[in-house]
Amino acid sequence: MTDQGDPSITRSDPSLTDADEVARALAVDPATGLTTAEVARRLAEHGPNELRSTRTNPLWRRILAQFTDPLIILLLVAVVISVVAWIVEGAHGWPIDAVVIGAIIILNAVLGLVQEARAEQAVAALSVMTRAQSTVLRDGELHTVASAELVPGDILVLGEGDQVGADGRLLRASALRIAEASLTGESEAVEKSAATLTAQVPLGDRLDMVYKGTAVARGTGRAVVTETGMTTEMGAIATMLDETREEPTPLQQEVSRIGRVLGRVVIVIALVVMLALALIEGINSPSDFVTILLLGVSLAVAAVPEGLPAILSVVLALGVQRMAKRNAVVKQLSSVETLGSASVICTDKTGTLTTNQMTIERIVTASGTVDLSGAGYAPIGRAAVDGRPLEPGALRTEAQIVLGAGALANDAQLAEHDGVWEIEGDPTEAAFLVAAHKLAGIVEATAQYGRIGDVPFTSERKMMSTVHRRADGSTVVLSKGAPDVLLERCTRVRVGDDVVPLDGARRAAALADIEALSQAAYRTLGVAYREAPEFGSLDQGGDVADPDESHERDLVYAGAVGIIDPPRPEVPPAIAEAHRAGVRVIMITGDHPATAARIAADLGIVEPGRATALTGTQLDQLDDAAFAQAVRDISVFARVAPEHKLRIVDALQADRLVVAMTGDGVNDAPALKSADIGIAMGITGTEVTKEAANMVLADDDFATIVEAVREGRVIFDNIRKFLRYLLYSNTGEVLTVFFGVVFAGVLGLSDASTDSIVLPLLATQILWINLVTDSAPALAMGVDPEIDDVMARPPRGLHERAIDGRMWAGIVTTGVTLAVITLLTIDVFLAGGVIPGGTDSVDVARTAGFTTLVFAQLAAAFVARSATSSAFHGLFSNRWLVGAFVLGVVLQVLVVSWPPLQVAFGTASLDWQHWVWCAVAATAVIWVDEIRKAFVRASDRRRAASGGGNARGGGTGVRDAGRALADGDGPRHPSSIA
Ligand SMILES: Nc1ncnc2c1ncn2[C@@H]1O[C@H](COP(=O)(O)OP(=O)(O)OP(=O)(O)O)[C@@H](O)[C@H]1O
Repeated sequence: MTDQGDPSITRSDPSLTDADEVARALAVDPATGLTTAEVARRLAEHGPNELRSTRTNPLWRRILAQFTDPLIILLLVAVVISVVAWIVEGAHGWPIDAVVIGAIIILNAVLGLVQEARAEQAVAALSVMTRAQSTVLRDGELHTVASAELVPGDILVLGEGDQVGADGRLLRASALRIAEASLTGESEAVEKSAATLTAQVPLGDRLDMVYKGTAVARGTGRAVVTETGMTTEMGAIATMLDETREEPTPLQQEVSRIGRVLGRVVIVIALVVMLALALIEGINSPSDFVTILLLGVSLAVAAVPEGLPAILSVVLALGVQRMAKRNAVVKQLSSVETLGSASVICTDKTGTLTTNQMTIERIVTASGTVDLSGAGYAPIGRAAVDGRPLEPGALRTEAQIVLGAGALANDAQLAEHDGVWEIEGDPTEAAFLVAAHKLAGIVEATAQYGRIGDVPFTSERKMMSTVHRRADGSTVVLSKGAPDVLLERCTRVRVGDDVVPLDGARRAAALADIEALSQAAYRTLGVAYREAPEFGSLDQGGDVADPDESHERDLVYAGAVGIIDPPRPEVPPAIAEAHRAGVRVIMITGDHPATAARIAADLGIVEPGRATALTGTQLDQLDDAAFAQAVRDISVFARVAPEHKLRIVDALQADRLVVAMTGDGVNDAPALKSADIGIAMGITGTEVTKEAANMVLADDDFATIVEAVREGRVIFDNIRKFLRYLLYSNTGEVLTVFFGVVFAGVLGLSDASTDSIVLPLLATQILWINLVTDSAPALAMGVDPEIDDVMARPPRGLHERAIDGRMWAGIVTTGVTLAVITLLTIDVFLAGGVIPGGTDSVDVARTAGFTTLVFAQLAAAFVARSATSSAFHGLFSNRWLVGAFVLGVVLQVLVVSWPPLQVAFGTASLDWQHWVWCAVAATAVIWVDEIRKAFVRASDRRRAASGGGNARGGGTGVRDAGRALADGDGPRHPSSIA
């Protein structure tokens, strides 16, 4: 055997091989794992642990894809026809139109490619941020590494909620249950064991193996990695999963739908224009035909916003990047849209609304209350009774037991590094360690207790126990947990040095103490114990090895602690902001109802003094109708188990609400999947919840969710802005040509020298506007800052159209204005027509019209930034837009004045009077729209005054619901909760 291991082990069946044998064959010591150097070597040899299911898209294919748009194909065909016509006519000079249009198409393709690459880069960067992680043993230490870096021979350390990163042979398993549905379809989690199998069995029955892509539902274990990447069982079926392909978002679908509709409309318009031209002018030569054809096709290209999907993905991707910088890592582009329309946020309390910095401040036992001073994790503080400091060692026995047992029934660690006290593990547990260290004698007393077993904590059980053997060989069960839950397992209570029965009065007194602690916003935990001779060593009469829930009985209640977990300071303003935005906030916590209600009131989730919390037990008693009503009325749910979250999501969604739901534990995953936006905690969350979520909160902070909702709304607003802008421009161009040709006679747009009508725009000019000058402002609008106060309005319905009636009104108004000023400009400078007196040539007049149109469109970019606010509001707040405006003007000056471009685009030089006219005429777009917006605002004010469409409805609605509930009025209040 070399030190790289025996590769044949991966070919033989590791499930039939002894675990140590497998580890030996893979040349790894299960006690220390591989060395870093060896990992690097194996990674180079085996490649990353990834499923390469997606084919890479070669450049040529991506380039080709830029030309697959039907309109671009149409344009290419037209170019070919014009070249043919040019040849037929004797191939004099250059086929200028064909060359120019060809160049524009290529430029457009390049821009498309660049945008696509940017969007892809952003998405790829995200997938790096959200990639799965695994815990491994390397160099004798535990490390968290990207699962993609696992290699054969790695020792995987598995815990509840972990994703299994690679295939492996179990070395040990403790109550390990693995959910293998993704691999075998089996919905029940499978109980695993390290015992070697004796016969070959199907995948689902290989209990001594774990497989990539499955998840730890419960328990812990260690496994030696046998296969990675495509050679895993998941790799074998990976061709079936094309996981990275993204569904188009609802908005992207709507945009393609709009594109299709516009395409049809404009083809009709183009045909009418072409027919009108052919009839009025007649087709006397191939070049006449080509001119008409190119114009028709250009019109079609101009009207359909074919650049839109590309801009859309760039804007979504940039938005997602911006959100990631603010700690909200969104996994799919579509979630950005959904976030913007969230109408309810269901949030955990601990760590999300609070800082998760737990400090025990109070110990309440049968003999009274002890207060403990000190903050943070530094074990510095003193005990006091009724405000009088206690002498060291004078602490009552019960209080000593509470802290001592709490510190023993504990998986956390407290250590000092460079003068700073740090904790490892659950902060609730660490609080016991800190408190025990503050007082003399407790830590010393716990030293003689050796731990021999445990019954782990789960959110469902809300308690945990450990079994210890003392120096004298006696054994004891120590339990800590939610006091109300713990008391149900207690039959006796510690009073001073005595143990007395826990009769009705004593139980009531204990519960009252807990209630009082909870109402003071303390998180409460009880501590209990029992002598447990059944665990004694065999010669002492013990007969049990592994503890389970049945041993958590007949306990002696020692007392409870009040833990302060301060609210995050940024949360109350975030909740107020959510309410202002019509977003309801619901707290769902495992904590005590009184604690939950008090903190909810402190944070502003419900009105102070009116907070009511419903517990999981109460929820269980409600039928579906009462449950639905309760979820409508109540915003604080306490002592709930993860399955209640799922039921709450379903009830809210049945009311057509868009639900965001947070979670951290493995059992939260179904609720996160079911919610419209599942949000996993980045710090405390398990891999399984992160996998199930649409968004991961890097800082676990509630305020980040509200920030993400705002960002989602801003992004959606920006998408509407450039949709508006592109549709303004396109409508303007189409109407210009349509009116210009169809009403040429009325408008008198004719060339006196040849007696033919003057085309208001040439085909190349249309393409120039559409594919060159339009793109930059549209892109700039995608990163526009918040112009309208997006949090002042209620959430948008998930299926609400991006383009509503009001937007269409704006599109028609602006489109018509653009066409009118363009045609007017041509008319002014041309002899004859409606406005007589012009003296310019056709080329000059048309160039002036073209320039007016371009300037007016650039101005329209500012108009398009808001549905209601003035174009002058925040005029310079987007430097990209200002830059795009300047660029547009410069490009237009070039195309009008630079001789080579004059030839290409059929323009002629303008004098200063022309330029002034164009600039002034262009501003008409702004004035007309300012008038329209004034009407819109006035109508909004009227509607608000008459009580409809109040943007603050959601916020007050939540409060009203709370008030109605507290007042107990009306039929909306389910009687079973009262
Ligand atoms: N490590 C622990 N050991 C024993 N009991 C615990 C432990 N952690 C929490 N508890 C008890 O279980 C209860 C529920 O805890 P759980 O973790 O399910 O929810 P939570 O942390 O209170 O709230 P949230 O659901 O908002 O995160 C707590 O109120 C506490 O009384």
